[in-house]
Amino acid sequence: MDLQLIADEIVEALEPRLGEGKVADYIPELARVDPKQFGIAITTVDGQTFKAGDADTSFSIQSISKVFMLTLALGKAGEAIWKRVGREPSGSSFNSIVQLEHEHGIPRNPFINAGAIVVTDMVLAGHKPREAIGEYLRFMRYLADDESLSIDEKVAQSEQKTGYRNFALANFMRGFGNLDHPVEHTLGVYFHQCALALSCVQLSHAGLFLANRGTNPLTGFSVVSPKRARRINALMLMCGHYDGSGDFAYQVGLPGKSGVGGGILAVAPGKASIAVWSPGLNKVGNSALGSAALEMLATRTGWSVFGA
Ligand SMILES: NC(=O)CC[C@H](N)C(=O)O
Repeated sequence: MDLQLIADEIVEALEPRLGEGKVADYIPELARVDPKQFGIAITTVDGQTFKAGDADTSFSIQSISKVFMLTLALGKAGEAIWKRVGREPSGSSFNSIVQLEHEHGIPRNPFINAGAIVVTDMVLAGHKPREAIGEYLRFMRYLADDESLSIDEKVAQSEQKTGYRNFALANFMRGFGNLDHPVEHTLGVYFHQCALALSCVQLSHAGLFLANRGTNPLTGFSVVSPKRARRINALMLMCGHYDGSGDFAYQVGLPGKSGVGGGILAVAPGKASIAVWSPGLNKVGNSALGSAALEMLATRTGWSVFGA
């Protein structure tokens, strides 16, 4: 299978559609990004990277960071984290507050904002916010095997100033006793984790351990056990695209996690880690062209967790 040809053909097919969707404008810094960009990087478990389009351009990973913070929290607190956050799809938008009241401040899953904020609160335990951000950045550099990764402070500040809904979610959960730290501290870390800037190539490297039974084949580092990698993939499949998760499973058939920066990380277990990026979002906040690209990739490669 010629993955370079497939990547090139996807870029070519999407060229006329560049600019489709709507850039996330509730975070002012993200509203400034040129929507007419698309990149794809496929890194296989044997260590080869195939890329096309704007695959080396950095973008804000936003909610894709929730996968990596979950990995850190599981390493720190193990299965005890499930006392504070569920593992069920939400069927609601990523920043919804409605279920939280019925479910007494326990978010449905770690990939909606409320759940991710709780996960960040767990990673913060025993640290100052600055230290937790440092731990996250070190972890990401280790995963991607790239010391140049950095957090875009402007994006973090932009969200800090305008993240009213996240403040509402965090305060609500603190009211239910499901947040251990001051809201400003937990959200300070959360906004910084979201503001990490990565290219498709770097993101496909960082996610590769999930495609390779928990070990990054580029470095040989064992990140998590095979069982944990499988479980993180299960959560990505069920919850990684919010209320678009069912549709993503139907169209693409791979575990994936999206972010409002327009990136998507998809995992083809035993085969590859795939990162796509295009800033325009569909109605549920997932990259419009990114989703289309992964659908084409799944069709062309036959990669699907549901059978070829
Ligand atoms: N879906 C997303 O990427 C949301 C992340 C964003 N930082 C927010 O909290 O609103």
